[in-house]
Amino acid sequence: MDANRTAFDAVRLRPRVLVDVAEPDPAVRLIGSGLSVPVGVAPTAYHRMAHPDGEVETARGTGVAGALFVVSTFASRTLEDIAASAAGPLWLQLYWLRDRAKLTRLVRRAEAAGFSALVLTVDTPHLGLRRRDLRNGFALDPELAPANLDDQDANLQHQGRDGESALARHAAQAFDASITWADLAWLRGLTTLPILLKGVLTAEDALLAVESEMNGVIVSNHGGRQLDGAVPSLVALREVVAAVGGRIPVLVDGSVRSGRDVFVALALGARAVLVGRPVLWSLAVGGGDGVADMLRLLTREFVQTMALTGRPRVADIDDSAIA
Ligand SMILES: Cc1cc2nc3c(=O)[nH]c(=O)nc-3n(C[C@H](O)[C@H](O)[C@H](O)COP(=O)(O)O)c2cc1C
Ligand SMILES: O=C(O)C(=O)c1ccccc1
Repeated sequence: MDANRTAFDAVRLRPRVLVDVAEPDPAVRLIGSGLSVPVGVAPTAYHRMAHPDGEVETARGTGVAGALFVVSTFASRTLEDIAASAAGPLWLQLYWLRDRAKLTRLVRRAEAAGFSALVLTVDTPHLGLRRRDLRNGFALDPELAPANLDDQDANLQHQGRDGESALARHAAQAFDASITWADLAWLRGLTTLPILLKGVLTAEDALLAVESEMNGVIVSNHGGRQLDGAVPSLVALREVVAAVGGRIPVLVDGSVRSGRDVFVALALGARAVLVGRPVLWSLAVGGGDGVADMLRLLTREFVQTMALTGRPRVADIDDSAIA
């Protein structure tokens, strides 16, 4: 997690001057959707831990800001309720569940509710070793449950036993850790929705994603929550962008905390970024309005960076902007 942040801080910008920057335009198109800014909400589980209305508020605030919302498999509101409150594009993040009938039902519901892409998270065959979750005996509040998994057996509310995380236990029960590149054909055949892979950190895997007819990759080390010591996502971005060679969009997440960071990611070849923890913080502080404020702050900072680097259009942002 620290390395993600350090990688952003290490980048220095090369501003061009005497360019007409009277009206920088931060809008983009991404996988068929128009966005006011190349920013999305990263999938994070259980938004009701941050706000009583959970993902319904996140969807409202994200729509106000004209950004993308990637809803987690572990959302704490139904896909249908989230869609009813969304004013912008929704993608659904999937974990590959052992129960393929359940996975299929999730995809069908997403299609019916108007979700426009799927994001398969591939860096979590098992949950990472999270020592604080173990020490604290992490468990969910009895009021809270995954709203889209109809899991009677999840038992996520088991009472805080030391040395055991309810998340890790549920992941071990529910996730299929045996899937490989060969299994992607099954998912590809299941739906016509675009599919992106989240958690790719190498050129080799990015090439396999292209060969597997995936529609995008999200370069991510899961915010440092999975493999401790993994390469920071901003560093991995360079080799993934080079390997993909423009054939499919490359997104990145991990410690994006300002509009300058959004600019840096785009300069290194990302088409958009996802933001994780700041969404949960702003949701806790201000509900959907808080999320909208946070995303508009990122947008203002991004526009400011476009102006002060002399890159008034998103298409002008390339690696010539980086020292
Ligand atoms: C509390 C929390 C829950 C998360 N849950 C999920 C999840 O359900 N699915 C997923 O693909 N990634 C999940 N992630 C990872 C995020 O999508 C993202 O990759 C990561 O947080 C990096 O961004 P950040 O540094 O902006 O937080 C979670 C991250 C956090 C902090
Ligand atoms: O906590 C996470 O990062 C995550 O991805 C997750 C996985 C399973 C259940 C809840 C969250």
